[in-house]
Amino acid sequence: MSPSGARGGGRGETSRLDESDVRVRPGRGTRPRSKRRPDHADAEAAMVVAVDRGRWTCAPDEDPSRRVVAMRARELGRTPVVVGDRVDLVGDVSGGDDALARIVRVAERSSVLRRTADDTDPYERVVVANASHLVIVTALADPVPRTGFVDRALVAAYAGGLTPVLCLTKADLADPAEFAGNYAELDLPVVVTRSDRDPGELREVVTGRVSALIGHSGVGKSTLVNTLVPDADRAVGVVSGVGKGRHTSTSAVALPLPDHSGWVVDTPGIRSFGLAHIAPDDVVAAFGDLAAAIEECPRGCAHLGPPSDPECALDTEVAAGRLGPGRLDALRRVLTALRTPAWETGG
Ligand SMILES: Nc1nc2c(ncn2[C@@H]2O[C@H](COP(=O)(O)OP(=O)(O)OP(=O)(O)O)[C@@H](O)[C@H]2O)c(=O)[nH]1
Ligand SMILES: [Zn+2]
Repeated sequence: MSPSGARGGGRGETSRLDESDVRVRPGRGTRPRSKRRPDHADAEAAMVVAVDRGRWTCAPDEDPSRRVVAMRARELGRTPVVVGDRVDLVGDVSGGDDALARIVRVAERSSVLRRTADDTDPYERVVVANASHLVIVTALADPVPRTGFVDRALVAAYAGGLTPVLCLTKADLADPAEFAGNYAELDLPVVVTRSDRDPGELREVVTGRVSALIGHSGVGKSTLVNTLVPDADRAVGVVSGVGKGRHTSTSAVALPLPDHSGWVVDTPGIRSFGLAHIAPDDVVAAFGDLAAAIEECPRGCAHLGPPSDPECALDTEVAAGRLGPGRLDALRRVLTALRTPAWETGG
């Protein structure tokens, strides 16, 4: 399975909502330098690691241990700039206590993770950009694991261009086999952790890349983050904006793994995903072997099979022996998450 890549302006997307959408998918550093504004020829490339009340904390590529606080240049208008965004900085990039740089450019995003609209904010918004992996953290017990949350996270990952990984915590309390079995047919990588053992498998997953970690309260996500990033609390303190007080930790924050071996983006307070504008095709497209098959489906097919989608081509694939029935069942359960409100699934 390979993720389809994030797609801008997916079906049903309205212009009102695509303000922070993905545009194209260039690799890091592939942006032609000639496109820079001449007066920003000396701009410094950096990654946004935290956002707090109109201030963006950035880690320059040249020295990722440095922190530069920046504002958004006027010429960017209201262009959204979120954690994980690749930006160009000008101005005072010294990182001193009173230094304030300017973000003059935001690179096209390779992936987007959206959080859902809520009562205080009617719009779905991108909360993490450019993460290559989404680690879906679920406890095997206390609280009891639910497929609803995982399925919604999977949809968000597949549609946003992130590779999902299921991380099952508290393996000292329950056997992972049964819950993991729900996902066996989806080729979803699964790592199992328990707080009395080193999370070696998870460390391997997150090393060398930017990964977002998502999970409900109490599943042990903080325990994992603190193990992966031994000085996570200090790192969060460091990214608090200049003169702006401590980061309130209600939004995403990128934390550096030791020796700059990657970044984990913790997402406190982000526990549900914006799925409203995702089409079933966006999800199926993440499964390389099935993307071609659904071209035979009737228009508007939601790929759920009979009775709602009696002519879905995926059933033909099963009949022809090209697709295992278990794999189709698993995919359809995930697709059903698209139609289920978050409050019904705890997702
Ligand atoms: N038995 C067991 N308990 C664990 C494990 N990991 C974490 N816990 C406990 O589960 C509780 C929640 O852990 P946290 O790491 O705070 O969970 P969280 O997901 O960050 O939760 P919030 O801080 O509320 O977002 C704590 O009491 C931990 O000690 C584990 O592997 N096994
Ligand atoms: Zn179909």
